[in-house]
Amino acid sequence: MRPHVLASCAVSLDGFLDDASDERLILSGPADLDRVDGERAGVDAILVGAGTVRADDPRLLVRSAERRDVRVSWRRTPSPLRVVLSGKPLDPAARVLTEPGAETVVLDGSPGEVLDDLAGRGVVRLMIEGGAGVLREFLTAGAVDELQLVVAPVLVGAGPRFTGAPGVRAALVETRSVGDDVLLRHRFGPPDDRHLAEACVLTERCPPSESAFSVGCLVVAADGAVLGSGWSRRDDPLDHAEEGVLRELAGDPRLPGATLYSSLEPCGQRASRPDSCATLIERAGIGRVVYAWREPPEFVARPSGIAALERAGITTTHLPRWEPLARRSARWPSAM
Ligand SMILES: NC(=O)C1=CN([C@@H]2O[C@H](COP(=O)(O)OP(=O)(O)OC[C@H]3O[C@@H](n4cnc5c(N)ncnc54)[C@H](OP(=O)(O)O)[C@@H]3O)[C@@H](O)[C@H]2O)C=CC1
Ligand SMILES: Nc1c(N[C@@H]2O[C@H](COP(=O)(O)O)[C@@H](O)[C@H]2O)[nH]c(=O)[nH]c1=O
Repeated sequence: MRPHVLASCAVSLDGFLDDASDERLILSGPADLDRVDGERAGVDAILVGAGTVRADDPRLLVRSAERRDVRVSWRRTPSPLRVVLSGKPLDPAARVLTEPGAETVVLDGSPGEVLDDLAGRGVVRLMIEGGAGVLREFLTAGAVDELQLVVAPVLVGAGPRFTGAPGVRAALVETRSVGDDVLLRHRFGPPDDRHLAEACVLTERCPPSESAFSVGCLVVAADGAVLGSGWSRRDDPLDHAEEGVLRELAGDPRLPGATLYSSLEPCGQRASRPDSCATLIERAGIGRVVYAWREPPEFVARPSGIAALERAGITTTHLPRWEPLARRSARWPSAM
């Protein structure tokens, strides 16, 4: 299964990724560089093109020691795999090849071939950090799931521009100020894939547990508006992802007819609470559930959530394309 692809870059107010000088230009302010470091810490591989290696000589490592330690506690390498796309030999002194801290692979191929190669190396979440050519190539190939575009409050006038394929529409997921910069987060693809991938990425926010899965979920109204999102143990150590968000949305008139997206099949039975998530979903009037991963018989001998939902007349849709993303952070390593 191809990795989930996050493309990340910073642009000036006039749409440039760099200026025309040979000096390296960092557009992001300190708060955004720290945010990007957090995104790096959450992926399995970071990819750039040879042009970025030649222009910026990046190290592509997780800078924060604390974030590296968290990765190690998840039994991951301290920094993600570094991937450089290049058709020509790279300067052997390039820091991405010489600086210790992560492995580096150099690949040459179409976006589809590169993604298949990385999937074979166990990469489930890939971050593309540039540059102009590689971002355009992957956006044009329809190979980007999420774009994080940061706009820095500066005019540059000339240099490489951020460009993509003509006429492709994205769906806005979030806008946020990060220091003096503005983050625009968009997703590409059909609505079910966009919402389910977003739910799967929410698993990363769950407080760890040795005895329960980490699950993310999203509730989306019939008109496409995202009503709420949740993740396991968000408000209470016993909470399932669905419980938190449905409690928050109780009484919302848009719930009947809404769709719930969950990284994992909702539970059909509960030991620690009176009602299963399937019952709560039915009671809320939700008409459809889309999920990525069928619950394995690990914590419950015979998972029964999908059967319970279908008995209640709720349509269920399984999108196994997102199963690796749903599973990636679903179990604390010592619980495996
Ligand atoms: N503001 C920001 O967030 C960022 C800005 N930048 C800026 O972007 C600029 C660099 O962009 P650009 O010059 O377009 O270079 P890129 O980093 O996009 O690299 C392009 C090169 O990558 C190689 N390449 C691309 N696709 C493939 C492929 N499918 N298979 C094999 N090799 C491939 C080719 O290298 P080869 O020649 O070896 O064949 C190509 O010339 C710099 O100015 C940099 O500062 C970069 C990252 C982030
Ligand atoms: N200039 C720029 C970015 N540039 C990206 O960061 C890489 C350098 O990372 P490091 O090796 O850690 O110094 C660089 O090569 C490019 O991929 N990123 C951003 O979020 N904002 C920015 O303004």
